[in-house]
Amino acid sequence: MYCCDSFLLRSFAYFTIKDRLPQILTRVIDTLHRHKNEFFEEHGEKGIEAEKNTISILSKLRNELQTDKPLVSLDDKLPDVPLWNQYLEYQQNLLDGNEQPSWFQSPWLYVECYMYRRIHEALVHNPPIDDYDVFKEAKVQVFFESQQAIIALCTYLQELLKNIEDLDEKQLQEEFFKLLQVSLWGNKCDLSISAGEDNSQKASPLKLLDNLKTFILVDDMESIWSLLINSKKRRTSKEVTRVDIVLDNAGYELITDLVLADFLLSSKLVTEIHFHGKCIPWYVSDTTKQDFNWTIKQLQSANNRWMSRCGMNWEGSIKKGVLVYHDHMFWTLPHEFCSMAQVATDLYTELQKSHLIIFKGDLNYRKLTGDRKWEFTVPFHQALNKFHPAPLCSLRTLKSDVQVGLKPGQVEQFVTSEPDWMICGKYGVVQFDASL
Ligand SMILES: O=P(O)(O)OC[C@H]1O[C@](O)(CO)[C@@H](O)[C@@H]1O
Ligand SMILES: [Mn+2]
Repeated sequence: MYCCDSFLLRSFAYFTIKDRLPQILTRVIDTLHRHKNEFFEEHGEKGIEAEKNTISILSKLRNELQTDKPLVSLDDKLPDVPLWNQYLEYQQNLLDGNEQPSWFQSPWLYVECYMYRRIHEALVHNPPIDDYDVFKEAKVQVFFESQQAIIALCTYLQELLKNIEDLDEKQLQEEFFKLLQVSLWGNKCDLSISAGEDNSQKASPLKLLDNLKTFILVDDMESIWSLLINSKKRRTSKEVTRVDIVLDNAGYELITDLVLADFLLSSKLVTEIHFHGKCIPWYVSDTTKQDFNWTIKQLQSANNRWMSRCGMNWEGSIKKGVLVYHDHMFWTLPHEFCSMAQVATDLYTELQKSHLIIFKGDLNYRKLTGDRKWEFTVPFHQALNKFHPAPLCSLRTLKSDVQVGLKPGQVEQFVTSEPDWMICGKYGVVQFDASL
């Protein structure tokens, strides 16, 4: 765990809290303000009143943050409140009770999660706009800005599916590697790193793969392939092979995850895919159930035939129960994943049913590794700190300063020439841990 002293060294954390989080809050306030008329049309004066109250709570929140006020307990009726408040107490105890945890004097991971939860609390306190997603507009916008890349991907998938039955093992492996990498680089497109500004995918994703290969710092694709192909070969007709994907961002990244899922099902490498999304709006662009359903509907009704075919197929897989969407409040707590077995035993037990869990994105990587300042060469297995519900892998582009499992000397080449290599999203990992 790092705190006060090391905080100053972690300048990206400092920059995030000082600049990026207030910017995100300002955007949220602006979004509410711009939707005033909509609230009035839907709910009359009550809608306007709720909008005003929410804005005033959020302005106060921004002030608390900027003036490094103590973190306060949550006060709404959602089921995660006791866990959040216990976590605050735990942080207080770490400070020996002499000081109150505050915005700049607490672990970055905690404070950042806490801000998103406080934004949600502000809305929860203000029906009738309590289920309004303040990030929806930004998510919808990047979806449309990534149209060309989405069409390219849907077209590629539909062509591939035409003769998927005829592919030999080597060809199947090649296609798997391609779509795994597409899903990895899809993680460049998050909106929290750019404080909500456009970060969509514009170029054709498949053409870029060869050039991007050198930026994969850990490449465990072969091990993941072995696991999947062996389980396909061993499986009897009644058995299930289940892959879980812990989703990250909506928009283009979600499409890359759906395409990967469809390929895994259609090639019969797996028989079930389970997606895990967020219960509340989170880190600007993370996928909620509403985003998931909206995305499938958008595809179904798209003018492009390949897009609409993908949408239809995915809807069909959901109906058949081979594509399942779950959410759980644990994903929007500040806890690292090694505490899942105690804090969210039901979720841990669910994940134990999986043959492979794919964790998408940077925030999931931080929670997998406890967001500690590990030596780069520490094994991934060690950093997971006994979190092993099933074989797992991380598909993550680097957007924060934690990285494990590198070879000695591997990064020395960039450290001086590219001081921001860990936070710019240019590098990625496909990192696997099989041991239970
Ligand atoms: O969508 P992702 O890949 O989890 O990224 C979330 C971003 O938010 C951060 O937590 C910082 O705000 C980074 O770790 C990352 O830039
Ligand atoms: Mn995200």
